[in-house]
Amino acid sequence: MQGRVLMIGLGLIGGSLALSIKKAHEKAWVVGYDVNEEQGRLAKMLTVVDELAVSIDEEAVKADLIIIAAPVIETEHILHQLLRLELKENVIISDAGSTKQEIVRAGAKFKEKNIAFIGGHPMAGSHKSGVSAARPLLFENAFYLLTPEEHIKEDQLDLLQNWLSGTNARFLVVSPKEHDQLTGVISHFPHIIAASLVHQAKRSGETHELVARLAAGGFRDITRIASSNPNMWRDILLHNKAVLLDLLEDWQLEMEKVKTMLTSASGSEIHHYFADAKHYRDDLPQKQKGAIPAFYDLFVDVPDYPGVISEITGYLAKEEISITNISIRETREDIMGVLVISFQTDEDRSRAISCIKHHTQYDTTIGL
Ligand SMILES: NC(=O)c1ccc[n+]([C@@H]2O[C@H](COP(=O)([O-])OP(=O)(O)OC[C@H]3O[C@@H](n4cnc5c(N)ncnc54)[C@H](O)[C@@H]3O)[C@@H](O)[C@H]2O)c1
Ligand SMILES: O=C(O)C(=O)C[C@]1(C(=O)O)C=C[C@@H](O)C=C1
Repeated sequence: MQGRVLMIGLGLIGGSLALSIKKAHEKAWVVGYDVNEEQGRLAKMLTVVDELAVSIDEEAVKADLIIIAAPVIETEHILHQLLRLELKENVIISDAGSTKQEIVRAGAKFKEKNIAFIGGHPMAGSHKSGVSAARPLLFENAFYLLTPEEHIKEDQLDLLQNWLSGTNARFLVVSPKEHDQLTGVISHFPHIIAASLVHQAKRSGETHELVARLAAGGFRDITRIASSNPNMWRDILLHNKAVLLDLLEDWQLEMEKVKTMLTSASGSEIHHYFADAKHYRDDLPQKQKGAIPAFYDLFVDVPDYPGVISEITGYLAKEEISITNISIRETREDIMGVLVISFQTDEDRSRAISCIKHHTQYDTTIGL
């Protein structure tokens, strides 16, 4: 595809979308805008965008595709700003926000101007923010939810999907209401729970000094998302308030159920509670992002000696296998450790398994 793309908001998501568009459409010219000048400069330096816009107004009127990847309340304001401009007749406008009802309501006014606004939400991400965390394949195999209104024509929807083809995501059309209910359950509410678990541990930590030191394994896994950007989550909660209040009531009932179960100390009931959850969780699709996992993890059992990380990364680098993260978890102090290596694709992880098998005797296990 050819044309000018304006990416508004050059953080994790805007940066990743810009990279995927540049990768798939060599003839496209991607112009970026971010209120935070430093993010803009960094995006240009990392060649995430071809050019920086001085203002939204100046660039939007020339754009063939405009994507807004700012926090959701900012996204509403930007849509109002775009509504005042004389945009190109065939421009497609979309966004990447985590909520859809309020955004689609703001975007509905484009209908009167005969301009296509199609709400969008790539269902993958990270607790990291900023353009330095952006990756062209962040959305590979993830669902990309689209919420076109009825007046949007098939060819306008196709055009947007063509622009976004480099994400390698799987497009799914849902209504804005359905979107906010689904993401409320599987994304927004879990972020509240993760933050509340951290608050609980923090309170305990005030009286038990060991809490923070012992917080490892399970606690770190379940609270990773509590490290996400607070601005982004403030806006999401404000937008999806009604759904989240309902879910909170459900959750309180669920906790009441757990309380009764624990009070009556019924072993078999407790077993069933965990067994049912395990069964459902284990059956969730594994290979698709946006479900579980967000990254492709590989666990390598290694002797805990200095230099083991560089040994493994050396083998991977030799075979040009890129990794997104690496860390070591100690299991038995000074004897064995588990190296946790994250990859961006399943294919990279499979190549890494063969590479490590070829060069070492270390056991590898796939992270579920
Ligand atoms: N982080 C995730 O996992 C994830 C996944 C899918 C969708 N989203 C959604 O994508 C959007 C962006 O999230 P992110 O993770 O990239 O956040 P981010 O913090 O990494 O980036 C957001 C960027 O938007 C910029 N910005 C804020 N207001 C702006 C404005 N008025 N004009 C121009 N730029 C502005 C900020 O300076 C920042 O650089 C949000 O709506 C979020 O809900 C996030
Ligand atoms: O993996 C993470 O850190 C995320 O929180 C990503 C996540 C999610 O909840 O799954 C967060 C918000 C987005 O709207 C979509 C994806």
